[in-house]
Amino acid sequence: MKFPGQRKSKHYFPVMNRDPLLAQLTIQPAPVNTWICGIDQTLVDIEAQVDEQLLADYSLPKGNSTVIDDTTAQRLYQQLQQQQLITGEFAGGTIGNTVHNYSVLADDRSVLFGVMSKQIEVGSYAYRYLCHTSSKVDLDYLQPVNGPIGRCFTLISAEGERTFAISKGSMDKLTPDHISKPLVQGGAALVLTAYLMRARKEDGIADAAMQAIAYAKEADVPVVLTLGTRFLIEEDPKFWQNFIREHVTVLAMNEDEGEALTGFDDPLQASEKALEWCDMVLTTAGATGLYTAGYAEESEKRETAHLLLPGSIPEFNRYEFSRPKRKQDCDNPIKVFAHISPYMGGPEKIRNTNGAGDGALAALLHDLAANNYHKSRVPGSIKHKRGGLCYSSFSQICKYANRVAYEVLAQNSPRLSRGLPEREDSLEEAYWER
Ligand SMILES: Nc1ncnc2c1ncn2[C@@H]1O[C@H](COP(=O)(O)OP(=O)(O)OP(=O)(O)O)[C@@H](O)[C@H]1O
Ligand SMILES: O=c1[nH]cnc2c1ncn2[C@@H]1O[C@H](CO)[C@@H](O)[C@H]1O
Repeated sequence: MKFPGQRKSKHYFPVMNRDPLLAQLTIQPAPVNTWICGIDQTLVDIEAQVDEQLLADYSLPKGNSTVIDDTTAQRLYQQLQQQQLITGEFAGGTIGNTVHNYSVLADDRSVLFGVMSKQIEVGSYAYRYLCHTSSKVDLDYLQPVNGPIGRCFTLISAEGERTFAISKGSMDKLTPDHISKPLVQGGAALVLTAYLMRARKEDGIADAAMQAIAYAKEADVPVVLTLGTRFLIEEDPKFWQNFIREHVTVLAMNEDEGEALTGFDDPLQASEKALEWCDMVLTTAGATGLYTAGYAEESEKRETAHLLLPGSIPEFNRYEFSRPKRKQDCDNPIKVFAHISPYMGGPEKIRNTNGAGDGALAALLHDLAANNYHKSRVPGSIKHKRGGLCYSSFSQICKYANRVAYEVLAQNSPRLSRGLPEREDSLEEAYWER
């Protein structure tokens, strides 16, 4: 497990700093394995640059993720190929991206539940998916299926907005018996997407997700949900509010999904509203940056050294140096909020923002898993005296999530091809000290 984010050396995990001679006198704790689990619809992204007319021709609402039938998929693929509009093919899926990015950042294990074609030819989509997934993502538990994995036509409009058309193949065929109870219950978190719930009942993946949630809740493993697209939430906000209230510890959304869920277009108000149903919220807001929101114990709150920010909740970031805690673990819970503007104002040129939100969530998951790791290695640490959901403060998590989102934007792919630099070699190293 690597340390989440850049820090001054005093903040590094103390667990490696053992004197080689003194170490002989102490009993070394057994190595701790830390991992997170995710469930996804196995998808390859086929990215293409398109105009408005193409979206209209295929009745694809801009910004949405629409499931299309095989004939339409065939027609769309042919048109994209003939007009030479395809710019890249990547492994995708919102949770696939998230666990891959987690494994790259943490340099540690994640487990992905989903399907994989039984027969794989070199060059096929299934082959590409496997090739483009970090070797630290454990794919041993994928359920073998007879058909192809899914394809996600990722259609980028001139201004960078992405619209998804999903040709689902066998991506929804995951069944509950392929969810490993010990893996889910031993994990630091279970991460899911709202997309799973739109699968047809007879296809299995929604039931598999519910089974995994039941295992996680039984063992008190945090359930992390990312909302996917506002269109899905708009269809039935009440359903999602109840779903979050019943099952979710940490919610990740963008400002549009936040509005669909809560009715507030202001990301801060949406985050506050969502705290009625869950313990922590990550709300990304494109060029406005991102917010974290959650609970801290009144007696442990820590005041920020940063400028107090104006907003719908005045000076909302006052206690952003506090560490997130589940509401139920606080005697006197207070709500805490933090915000950060895009790292270095964002990359100079953004081709599209696909996957930036997934990157931000991977950073949060890394911080959460690092807390588990640290707790097992240094149980006596003052950090763990009164519990806590994450290793770092709301403010540090904002910085880290933001930094990772920048990297996804700069790399032009929803999946990181490398971790963050060990040292920021630009003057922005100061960013981590601010
Ligand atoms: N135009 C931009 N300029 C600078 N930074 C940006 C821009 N768009 C996104 N970002 C960064 O990326 C983060 C996530 O972006 P965004 O809110 O677009 O995620 P998203 O809509 O969830 O994306 P996706 O669903 O494609 O993963 C933002 O919080 C911000 O840090
Ligand atoms: O229905 C879906 N299920 C799972 N993932 C999806 C779906 N639609 C789009 N994406 C995925 O979202 C990622 C960006 O966040 C893309 O990589 C795309 O593959």
